[in-house]
Amino acid sequence: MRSFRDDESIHSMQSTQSDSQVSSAPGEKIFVAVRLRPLNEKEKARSDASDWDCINNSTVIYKHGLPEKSLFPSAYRFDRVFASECSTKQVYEEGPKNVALSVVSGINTSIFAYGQTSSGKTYTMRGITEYTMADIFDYIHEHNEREFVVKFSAMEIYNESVRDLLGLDNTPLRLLDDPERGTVVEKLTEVTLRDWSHLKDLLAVCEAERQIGETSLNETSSRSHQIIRLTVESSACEFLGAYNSSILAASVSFVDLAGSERASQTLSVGSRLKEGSHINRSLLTLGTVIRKLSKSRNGHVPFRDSKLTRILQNSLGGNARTAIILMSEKALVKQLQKELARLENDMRSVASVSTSGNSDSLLEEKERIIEKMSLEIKELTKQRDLAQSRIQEMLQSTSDNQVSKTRIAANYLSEAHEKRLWHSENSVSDSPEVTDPPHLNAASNIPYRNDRPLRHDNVNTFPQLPDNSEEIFLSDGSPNKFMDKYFGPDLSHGWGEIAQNNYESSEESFKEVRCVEMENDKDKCSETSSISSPLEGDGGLEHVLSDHTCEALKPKSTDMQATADKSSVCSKPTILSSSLFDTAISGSGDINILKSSSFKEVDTTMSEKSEKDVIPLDECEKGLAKTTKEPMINTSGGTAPIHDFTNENDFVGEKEQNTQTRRDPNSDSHIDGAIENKEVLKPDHEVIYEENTVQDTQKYKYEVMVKIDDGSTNVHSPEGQYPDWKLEFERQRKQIIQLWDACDIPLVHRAYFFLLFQGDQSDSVYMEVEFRRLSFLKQTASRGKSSRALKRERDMLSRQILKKYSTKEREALYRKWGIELKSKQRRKQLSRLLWNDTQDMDHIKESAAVVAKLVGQPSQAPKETFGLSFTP
Ligand SMILES: Nc1ncnc2c1ncn2[C@@H]1O[C@H](COP(=O)(O)OP(=O)(O)OP(=O)(O)O)[C@@H](O)[C@H]1O
Repeated sequence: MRSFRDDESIHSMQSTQSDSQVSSAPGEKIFVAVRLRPLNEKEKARSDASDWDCINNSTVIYKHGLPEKSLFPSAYRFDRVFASECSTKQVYEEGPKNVALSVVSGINTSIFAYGQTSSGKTYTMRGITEYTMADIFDYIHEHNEREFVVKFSAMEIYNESVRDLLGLDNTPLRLLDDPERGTVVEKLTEVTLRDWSHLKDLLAVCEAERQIGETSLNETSSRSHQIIRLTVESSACEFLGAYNSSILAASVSFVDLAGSERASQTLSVGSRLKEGSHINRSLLTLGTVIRKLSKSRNGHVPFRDSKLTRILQNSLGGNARTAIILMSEKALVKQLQKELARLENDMRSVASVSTSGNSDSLLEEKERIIEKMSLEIKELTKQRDLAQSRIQEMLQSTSDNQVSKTRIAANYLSEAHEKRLWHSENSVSDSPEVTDPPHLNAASNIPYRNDRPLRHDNVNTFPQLPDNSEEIFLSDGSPNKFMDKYFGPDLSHGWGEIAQNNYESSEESFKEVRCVEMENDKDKCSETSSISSPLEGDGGLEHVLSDHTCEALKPKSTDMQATADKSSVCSKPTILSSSLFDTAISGSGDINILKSSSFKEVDTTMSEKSEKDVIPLDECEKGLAKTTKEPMINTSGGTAPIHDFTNENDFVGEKEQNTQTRRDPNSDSHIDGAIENKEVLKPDHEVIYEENTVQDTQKYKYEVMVKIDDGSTNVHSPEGQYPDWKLEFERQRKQIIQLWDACDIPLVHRAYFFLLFQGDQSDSVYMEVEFRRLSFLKQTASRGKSSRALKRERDMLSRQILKKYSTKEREALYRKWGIELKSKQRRKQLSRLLWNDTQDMDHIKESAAVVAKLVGQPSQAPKETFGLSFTP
């Protein structure tokens, strides 16, 4: 209401009002009066006598005296006291009248009646309301230079719920915080008063509607706080309708508080007891608020601690004026005395607790917790910022990437030639050199990289969703952001960085690598070490190469020597970087990366002769150990890399397998044939490498062969095409789908990945990274946590169904998914069905489409966010 007032006019009117009419104590905002009720018939019949006497207009004394040592005084002074013979009219005139009539001057006011049950609050307040209204009507009548509107509303607060006494139903009303008007009661009925009889009718309705109950002290005790509010709006007639006319508005609240008696006094039980506790609590808050308002203008006033004070905040705080009428009868005094004694006791015990050492330690403990939480918040903020900047970088780099990659690859290739990186034509080795293929081994190397932050915690955990994740999920149009935030960094994060780091490292390595003849174990190891030397200081790759690789190689190098004698071998480890891989795919270089199963001879030799270096299956399955073989790539013919996904058990770890060659049923025969027939192969330059590293109990076995083809010879197919990339792609995708299921990968991620990668040849790197990440996750992630996250994601998706599908579409959807149209929780049922059959590609396609529809279009997610980002 205050917001409607013109501030200047308020001030001027206020001062006029204060000078002439307002209370006898100018400046005092709270007026407190006491009214003594006359003895009622019952009390007279019992020959009760009043305990109090008014000795003058402002002092009451306790008639029977108190023991000398009593803490309580026997005389009390108020703004005004009214003896039992005073009429309500007199009480009004000499008491709250001035306060009440401030409303016509634009000042919010409130008048409270406080006292024990049956002390006469309702009786007094009814009279005061009527007298006030009569005076307001008179005032309006006398001031015809202004146009007035008086509105009437009434509510009660019963058990802390607000009810409209003029409303049609009993629905509790909500309190809303309006920036301009403060707390407002939503949907409260407000009636414009017509005349006197209208007012009487409304008061009668309120009386009839109010909650009453029988207590031991009052047969019709009011069990709620009642607030009758009159709002007076006025504007000067001469400005009526003018653009700059201002409306003066204020309200006066007549608050008939519920009985202040204590539960024990009214022998309360059950609902009466509950009422009593609500009443007492809100009265306590009111007391605190009034005390704080009367003491100082500054400091916190706990208006919000109860609905009563919240609703009355405008009528109590600020420039508002208040009159309180304390209703008195003899029981009240005893009650007050007891209350005071109790409060004093409470205060004493609080004081003693606060000085005890126990509270000190509690305080310390709390401070410690706060400090810890602050640190955690800081740390989390840091992590979030870091993640965000990574996303930025990655997206930034995406646009330049293709060009850069091509250029780098071209540079790299020419450099490689110059430095005789590649072996001569007949150097297809039976004894492949072993080294660490950085990008491909990026994931598996993670735990080694003790000089860098470990990434595995980023890739294998799914953080718990916050409670509000749904809103963020729903409000944020970008699925990537959502996934980044709530399901941890996507594969491109962290992995991308590792790939980037490794790319940089490997680029250096390439420069240093020389092709040498492998003479013996020692040489090999020393050569290997020498490769790593340029990386000294990096610590990561160096560590892998010098320590693990050499150690791992020792036992088998004798065997390798034999074959090395027969044929020249590229004894230098060649590091195949992601960028090279990627470039190969993009077709800028004449590279064939030969699938290692082609080199089964090599592999078998290795496996047989160096058994202890080969990871037994059970060990593989226990830890991170993994045997993979690189695919064959022939970019000269525009083919894509093919990953050997043949053995699904390698991913899902269900069955036993040997760590030797896994055959691709589609390609092995072809490749085997190619390998066996070296005449056909005739690679110009070929690099073979294999890595066997031991990482605590987790081991890897890895091999890749790289061939640089002059383009004239195609090792894979005479047509220059890989026989069936599409088929290979489908097989890879199926396995990824199974891994998604095994790792409880978020459905949003699956859907986007599925929809974005449709078999384009350039997708192969992404496929591979996804596969590796999932294999890693499969072995390390905590299933329980991620499956809970998945369940929550399904729930969130189910809630989106209503928004994204029309009723008709929904019905069609349910039918399609075999959900009974009349069954319960259809949306949830549907969300549970999504992605639940990893074998059925039609089902997967449908699931991806539904998820994409629920969260937005996949075009919003650039492919790069799923794969590696190579920034030079
Ligand atoms: N000043 C008075 N003169 C004559 N009768 C009175 C006076 N005050 C109260 N009464 C009578 O005392 C009885 C109790 O009064 P009332 O209902 O107003 O008490 P109350 O404080 O509102 O009680 P509760 O809190 O239980 O609602 C009523 O019958 C009322 O008419």
